Order: sequence, then C-alpha cells, then structure tokens
Amino acid sequence: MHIDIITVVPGLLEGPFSHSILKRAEDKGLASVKVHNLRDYATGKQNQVDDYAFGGGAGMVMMIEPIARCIEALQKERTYDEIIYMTPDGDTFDQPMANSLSLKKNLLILCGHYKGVDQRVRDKFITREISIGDFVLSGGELAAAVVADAIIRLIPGVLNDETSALTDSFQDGLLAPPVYTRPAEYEGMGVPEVLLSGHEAKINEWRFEASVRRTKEKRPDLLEGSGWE
Ligand SMILES: C[S@@+](CC[C@H](N)C(=O)[O-])C[C@H]1O[C@@H](n2cnc3c(N)ncnc32)[C@H](O)[C@@H]1O
Repeated sequence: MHIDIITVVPGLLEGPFSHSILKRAEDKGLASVKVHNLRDYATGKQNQVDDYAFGGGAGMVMMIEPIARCIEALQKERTYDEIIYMTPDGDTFDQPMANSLSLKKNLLILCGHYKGVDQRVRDKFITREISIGDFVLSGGELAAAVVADAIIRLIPGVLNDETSALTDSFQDGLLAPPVYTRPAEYEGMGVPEVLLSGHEAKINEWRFEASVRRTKEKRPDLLEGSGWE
C-alpha cells in the first residue's frame, strides 16, 4: 500500500511514520507513506496557500489552485483508490472503515488547516471525507496519522503475529478482554487463575466472556442486535 499525504505542516508528520510498527511496515516494503508540502505547489513570492473567505468572517481558507496542482501532479504518478479529505464533518472513522481501507493499494489524504479547504476542492477531487471524532483539531495532520496507523497495522505481515489485530477491540464487535503479564502477583493483586493454567480452550472461553462483560459495561451499544446482550 502507498499513502500520499498533502499538508502545509509536513513537520507534524515526521514523527509518526519513523517509529515502531509504521516504520517496520516501511522497512518490510509492505507500506510506504510520502508527505507532500503543499507550499511546493504554491505560486507567488509568499508561497501563498490560503486567502480570506468570501463573505468575510474570521479565518483563512485553503485555496484550490495549489491543492489542484498538487493532486494533479500526484495523479500523474498513480491512480488513487480514494482521495480522502480529513474533516470534522466527514464520516466518523471506525474499525470497519479501517479494515476496508487497508485493502486499498493507493490512498491520497488531504489535510486541511485554518477554516478548511475551498468547497470546490471537495466537489472536484475528494472521494471520501473522514472525521476522527466530534471535536475540532487545528489541522488534519494528526487525524491523517491516526487513520494511516489504523490502516497500516492491518496489512498482513505488518504485525509480527498476524492474529493480533484480529483479537483487538471492535474486530468482532466486542471490546478486547483484560490482559496481564509478569509478575503473576503484584502487591497482592493476582491474575485470573485460568490465564496461568495453560488450558487453551478454557482461556479462550474466559477471554470471550470477559470481552462480552467489558463490552456490556463500557459500550453496550456495540451489543445491540448481536445476541450477546
Ligand atoms: C480548524 S479545522 C477546520 C474546521 C472547520 N472550520 C469546521 O468547523 O468544520 C482545520 C482542519 O483540521 C482538520 N480537522 C479538524 N478536526 C478534525 C477531525 N475531527 N477529524 C478530521 N480532521 C479534522 C481538517 O482537515 C480541517 O480542515
């Protein structure tokens, strides 16, 4: 998978992709992420990428011309399965969306800033609009990093144990069960006996029941219609 990200603050995306699982995915050749500085596509002395909003009001708006130049240049190199705009009014990102995006080959993610992008960018180029929740960030970069992380870790081979992602919260409509590691006792706090038993079937049964219990407590909405309520 290849992900191109367009931003006016490329520095914000330097960290997330140079560590841990995302870095490993790049090193293994399973995913690549390239960050493009929108200012490289601006014209004029100031490398202007934003301007006042028509109709007045506070906040600048990202102009269509630099974005169009950037997207069109990238489209000459590859065909995108989706051109995504990160925006608080988009579809709320969730695990099923991450699963479906992880199957794509080429994604382009546009990060907004200021008041967002000129609506005509959205009308002309964007195939999918994604929000990471009902709150407003200063820019789309951190949201794009969240989406890219959630997608890339699902690509087969990225995680050392491929079954790991399958047992995470939301994959089967449940929250993940509690997990424990050494020491088996800490300041009088133990570990459920069954997890130390080595009995795989019993451990799986305990984990499933603990998942259902935790989901009932914390996210009963996930259980609606599942038969596990
Ligand atoms: C300050 S916000 C603009 C908010 C916009 N005026 C609104 O009220 O919907 C600047 C940029 O941050 C990004 N952003 C902010 N909140 C986000 C969220 N919850 N999910 C995804 N992107 C977000 C978007 O790219 C947006 O264009």
